Formats: sequence, C-alpha cells, structure tokens
Amino acid sequence: MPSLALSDLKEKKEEKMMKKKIALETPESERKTKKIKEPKVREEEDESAVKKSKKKRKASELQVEEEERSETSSELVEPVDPKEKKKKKKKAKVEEEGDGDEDEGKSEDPNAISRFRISEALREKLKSKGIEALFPIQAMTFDMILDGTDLVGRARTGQGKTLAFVLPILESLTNGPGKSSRTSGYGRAPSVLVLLPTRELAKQVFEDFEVYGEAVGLTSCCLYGGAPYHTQEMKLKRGVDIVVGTPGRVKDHIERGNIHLGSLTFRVLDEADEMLRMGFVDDVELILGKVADASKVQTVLFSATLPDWVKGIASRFLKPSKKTVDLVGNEKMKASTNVRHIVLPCSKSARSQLIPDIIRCYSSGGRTIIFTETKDSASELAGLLPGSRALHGDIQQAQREVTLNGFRSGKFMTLVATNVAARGLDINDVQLIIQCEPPRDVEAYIHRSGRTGRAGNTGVAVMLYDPKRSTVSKIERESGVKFEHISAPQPVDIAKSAGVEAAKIITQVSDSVIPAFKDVAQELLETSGLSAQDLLAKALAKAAGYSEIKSRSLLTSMENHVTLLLEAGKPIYTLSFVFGVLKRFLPEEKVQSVQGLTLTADGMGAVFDVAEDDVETFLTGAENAANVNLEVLKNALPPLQQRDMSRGRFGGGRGGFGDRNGGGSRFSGGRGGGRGGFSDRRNGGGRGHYNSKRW
Ligand SMILES: Nc1ncnc2c1ncn2[C@@H]1O[C@H](COP(=O)(O)OP(=O)(O)OP(=O)(O)O)[C@@H](O)[C@H]1O
Repeated sequence: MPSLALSDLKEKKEEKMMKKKIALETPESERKTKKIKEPKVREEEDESAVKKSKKKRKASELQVEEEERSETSSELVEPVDPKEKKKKKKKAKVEEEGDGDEDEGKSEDPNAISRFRISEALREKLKSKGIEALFPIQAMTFDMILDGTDLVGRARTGQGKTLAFVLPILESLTNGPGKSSRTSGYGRAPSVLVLLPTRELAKQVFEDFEVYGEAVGLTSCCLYGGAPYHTQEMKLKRGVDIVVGTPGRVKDHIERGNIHLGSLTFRVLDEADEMLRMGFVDDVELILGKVADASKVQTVLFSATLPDWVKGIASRFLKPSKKTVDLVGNEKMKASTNVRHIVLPCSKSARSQLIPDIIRCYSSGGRTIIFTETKDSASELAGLLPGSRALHGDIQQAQREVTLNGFRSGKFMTLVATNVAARGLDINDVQLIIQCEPPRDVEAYIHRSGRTGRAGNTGVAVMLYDPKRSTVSKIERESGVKFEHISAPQPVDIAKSAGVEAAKIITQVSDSVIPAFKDVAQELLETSGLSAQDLLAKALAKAAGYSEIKSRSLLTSMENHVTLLLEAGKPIYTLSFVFGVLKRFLPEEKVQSVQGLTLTADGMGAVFDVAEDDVETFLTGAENAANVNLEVLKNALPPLQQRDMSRGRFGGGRGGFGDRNGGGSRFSGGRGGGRGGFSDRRNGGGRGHYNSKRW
C-alpha cells in the first residue's frame, strides 16, 4: 500500500536518524597530524560520521590511535575492534565529564578541516561549499597521500572518495612534497593524471579539480571521447597541472603527441574495477607505463568495490610500500547502508505501468534514476514514461551533457539510464533508484543503488525482478543486502491518496463557483441513480485525474490481471504438474494463458496470474475438480521458491513478499569465475566492449 509504504519509509528514516544520533555520541580523541598514524574506524560508523560531519558535529566517532608501523610492505589499515572502541568511548567520556568547562579545542570535531594540513585558500573554498570537516575516508587517507604513500582506498558509495584524493594532491603540489617536482609555465606537462571509466564521471571529477585547484592556482583539463579534439589540444598546449580523462581519449592524445606524462607526480585510478571491466585494460596499461620513473610517481586507487582481481593491478602499479584503507573490508554489507533496498516482482511487460506508481510512492518528490540493462530498453522506457529522458552510450555526447545538466538542474526529474550513469555520478536529491532487472554483477548493484543515499542522506533503491528468472538471491548473498520484499503498489491505494489530495483542493475552491454549478449538481443527484456520496466520489476521482481504476496483479504487476493460488492437497514438485492439474478442468487455451507460474516456498502450492475476465472460468472450473483448491490472492503473496539463475536451479524458500523483513535462508560463498588480472586479455576483450554493446 502506498500510504503504508510512505509512512514506513518515514518511520524507517526516523529510526535510522535515531540510531545514528546514538552512534554519534562518541567522544573524540586527540589527533596529531604531523606524524603518520594508523587511524582506525569501525565500519558501521563510517556513514554516521558522514552525516555528522555534514551537520558540523562537535564530536567524532573516528578513533585515531598511534600504532607501531607495520614491518610489512603493504599495510591494511583495519577497522577498530568494537570492544576496544567502547572502552575508549568510556574513557573519553569520563575525561570530558571531569573536565568541567567547555574547552574549545576539545569540543571541535577531530576531523575539522582546520586540523589538517590544508592551506587557507583551500579551507576557504571548502567552507564556501559547506564543508567544515572531512569525511572518514578523507580523514584517514589525507596524511598518507600528502606524505607520499601509494594508497588503495575503499569506502561505500557517496562517502566522499573524490575529495579524498583531490585535497591532498592539491596540497602536495602547492605546499607539500609534490611542489618541488612540479613544472610551471606555458606548455608545462601535467603533474597529475586521473583516469575514470565514463565521460560523465570524468567531467564531474574534473569540475572538483577545477573548483578547488583554482583556489591554489592549479589548472586542469578534461579529456574524454565524443568531444572535439581541438579544444582539448589547445588546453594541453598552453599547459595544465592536472589531466582528468577516460582511458581511450587520453591514449589518443598521447599517440598524437599532445601530452607527455614523463614528469607525472600523481596517478589516480578512480573506479579502477570498472575501467578494466569495460575493456580498457590495454589503454590503462599503456598510459600508466608512460611515466619515466615509476618509483618517483605516487599512485592512488579508489573505488567502492574492489574485487579480488583488481588487487592484481594494485600490486603491479602501486609501490610495495602501499597502504590500504578499506572502510568496507570484510563487512557483509557492501552496499550503502543509507539506502532502503527493496525488491518487487514485475514482468517486463508491466514495467512501464508500474514504474510511475513506484515513483509516486517512493521518490518523496525528488529525482529518480531508472537503470535498464540495454540502450534500447533505456530509450524505449524513456519514451513510455512522460517527463523522463534517456542517457546511454548511443546518444551523442553533446546531447548526453544536455540531458545530464537538465536532470541536475531539475528540468526533468526522471532519468532512464544504462550503466553509463551507474558509477560515481553525484547528483543532488536523487531519492529513488529503480533497477528494471537484477544487474549481471553485484558491483553494478552496489554502484547503481549508491546513486542515492549520498553524503549522509537517505534514499530508496527498488529492484524489479521476474519471479521466474531471478538472480535476486545471488545479488543478496554477494552484496550482503537484506532485501525487503514487497508487492506492487496497488492502483486503488494510489488513487486513495490522490483522492485525499483532491479533497484538499476542492475545499480550497471559492464558494463563488457554487451558484454556477448548483443546478446541474441537483439535476445529477436526481437523475444519476447514485447517492450524493458516490457522486462526490466520482467528482473527486475526476479532479485527481482518474476515469477508471485498473487492478494490478501481485505476482507480475500486470494491470487487469489477478493472482491465483492453487493447492492440490499434496506437495507440488514441478510446474508441469500444475499445468496437468489445470488441464483437468480448463480448456487448453486458458491453461496456456496463465502468467508467471511459480511454486510456493513450502512446496504445497503454486501461484500464477490470469486475466481478470477469466477469473470466474478458473474458479468455477476448480470447484468441479477433485482435490483442487483455487483462490484469489488479494493482499500479499505467500513466500515463493526463487529460481536462482546463478545456480541453475530452484533456491529454497525466501521471505514472503508481504513480509518486509524477508526471511528465508541466507547463502554464503564467494563468486565464481575469478576475473583475471590486469594483463588478462580474456577479461573485457577489447576496448569499449561493455559500453559499446550494452550501454
Ligand atoms: N567532507 C565533506 N563534507 C560534506 N560533504 C562532502 C564531504 N566530502 C564530500 N562531500 C560530498 O559528498 C558527496 C559524495 O562524494 P563523492 O561523489 O566523492 O562520493 P564517492 O565516495 O566518490 O561515491 P561513489 O562511490 O558513488 O563514486 C558529494 O556531493 C560531495 O560534495
């Protein structure tokens, strides 16, 4: 029910805020910034900290402690032991209480930007953007990057990984170790190269470098395909300090002799896993290999997902002394914890009817991004959803930019995109993500759902799936997300809330209209054969834009379809058995018309959809059949068996759809088929493989 869903959402948000409030009441510990330290943070506090930082909090949950530096060459900065953390909290609290007066230094956020080696100009710029304190991933990596360490950084989506490398790099080049090697003057070669998988993301990161770089006198340029070479060449000719780009176009400029990477000080691989997955292996390898002396270059790699096979690149291109700051680590939950993750059964043909209602129920009036698996489906769906636009790789770059700008500025509120928009895009007020079907891999799920719930905000991610061919359980076990299973919002429920709105509007209509309409109202009352209440209900419906209300099935979400539950008095093991039972009392064409046939998790029944007009035929037929019970399901589906496509068989019973807490068994186990390392050509198979064919 939409009204329920909305209030549930509100409740959930409040509950979350409450939990966060509690989590945030953690005293600070002193932080010394000059020495390299081993900061440790408890994973689940990561996102609380983001929220708190946003609110200019006074205390921080980030615990920084001094540790012996590890003798190992590559070091993982691990999350702190929760028990240990508790002890520290207690100790700090006692100290604070004993202290009495409000020492200004102590009440200040340990992650306040003033506590880091950030120059005045950059601080001012950050403040002008409303940033007063660093987020945990930024605080934990700032000194390491500034002091010259190669680094692998991982934090969940929307946790500020971009500024985690932008700020220390800018500081290093202007006031730190990078300053001495930086070249200057007309035609200078870049000191920094940042590689990203998509054009939109490259532009976004470039804009950060431009805004903050300007404050310290550094210039940047952005190199990406689909845009004219000339402008990019002119910028490179004049000389820039920072180059941000996608691998294909950067490589082209190298080959044209437009850029020289011999004197690089920094290399950044943002969303490295995606770049390699997209087939940029050769290009990235070639580009990274262009530095004159790799030992003099500092390399950092950031992503919210770091599949094992990416670690191969890290060992190949980062120094053995590299450090890893992983705020996700072995935590089960890999996706954003600020997002409500929902799954909903829906057949492909019902999508365009269902999606507007999902938006009505879950977008809270904000922006929505809908992800499709292919470019064609993105265009097709955008054509069917009024007020939406498509974004994918077949659209001209200039139009892609117009579309994204329009979405960012609120000219339209629904973007239908392929995976080109899955990674890194940071768009204000995206409240809802809809995935039309489960993506092929868990990383895509994590990044797509991470376009909402950013920087401490909350959001909703709804994934549609075909109950007959679902990979929901695979995504669930690999991402650690515990999906809420819900049924489609029913048009009648949506109409009810629209009616409430319409009633409000009607009460606001001036009494001056009454004389003009009174006579015809009286005539209607006398001639329509309806009560005054029914007549008014019709008038309200019309005011809310309704001429009729269609029903929607629980199973496939198809309009004018109804879900039936069949039981045969004994366990049912196969779908063909159900067809056999139906054939006993129905003509063949009716049997063939059933949609979405699925067995129930308890193995005692089967559910399927039939056209509303056929329901009577089915029910009457079943009355005359021995040992058959057939009933219409009105409110919720029973728990169903899910066909786990990743395992090629039916999985065990998972949570009922009416049960928001899901239930059912959890699976464990790693992913199959490890992806190859950097030089494994079998992965990706040529540049643009993924995006050119599918998105
Ligand atoms: N210290 C901060 N205080 C307040 N807001 C911040 C801070 N750091 C970053 N932000 C904001 O948080 C948002 C998310 O940041 P960013 O895009 O860097 O996230 P991310 O971790 O790279 O996400 P993804 O994995 O999806 O790429 C941005 O709008 C950014 O401006």
